[in-house]
Amino acid sequence: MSTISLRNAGVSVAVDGRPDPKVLLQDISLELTEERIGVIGANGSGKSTLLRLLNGLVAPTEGTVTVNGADTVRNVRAVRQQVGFVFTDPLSQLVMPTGREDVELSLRRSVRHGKERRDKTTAALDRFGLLPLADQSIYELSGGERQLLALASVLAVEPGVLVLDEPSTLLDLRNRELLRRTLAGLSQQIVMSTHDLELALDMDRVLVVDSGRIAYDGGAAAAVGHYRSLSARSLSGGDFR
Ligand SMILES: Nc1ncnc2c1ncn2[C@@H]1O[C@H](COP(=O)(O)OP(=O)(O)OP(=O)(O)O)[C@@H](O)[C@H]1O
Repeated sequence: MSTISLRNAGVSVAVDGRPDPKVLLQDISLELTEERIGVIGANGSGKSTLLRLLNGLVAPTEGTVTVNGADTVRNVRAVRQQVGFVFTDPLSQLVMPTGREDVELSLRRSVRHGKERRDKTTAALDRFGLLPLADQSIYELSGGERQLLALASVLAVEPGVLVLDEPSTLLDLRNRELLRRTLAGLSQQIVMSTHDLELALDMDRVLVVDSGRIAYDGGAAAAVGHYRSLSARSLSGGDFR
């Protein structure tokens, strides 16, 4: 397994009209070595920002983040080769007109030989039942089909670490189960944010993010319990009055 290390990592951004920077994450120190790591927490708590730190999509403004020793700022290329990132919104990621072309583009660096690349593309699409849709415009696919395609495209290059930002939001029951089984069968280390607490319960370790901090870090059942009580407290504290 890979080792992802965050040392006193924080992210702050300047926001128009605010005198001080907005703090999105603060003082995060973690050593991520488990196979299956979940990230849960309320809307806007900082989950996506935390995931984006892991492959250098967001640079820490405090502290450091490394993947197997490679710094996500100084050595972003080495980090990106190891860490595949699947966005919540597949259209942020799919850049080619069709699924087949998108997967082939993903493979262009790692598989030089044309026939081998085409075969690998077919296998990657077939894994998610996407072959019948391979040559259709990505804009004609349903949201769930696009979400599976984005995952297929990232998985095709077999990254050592797979970071998934809410991968099941658009999926129906059948495809959610397909995703669940596929994730269970992967050899990759997985770091996944989700609002789907059943998916979170499949993880070996779960981080609960609250207002930019790690509020809980431990086993899945206890982490989900902690998150539920945080949410209940926030409701009874009248946050929405
Ligand atoms: N570039 C940015 N500039 C200003 N604020 C930002 C920026 N990126 C994120 N934020 C804010 O940081 C906070 C955390 O956002 P983030 O997307 O990490 O939350 P999240 O936990 O993934 O939320 P959700 O569950 O709704 O997807 C939010 O309040 C968001 O508006």
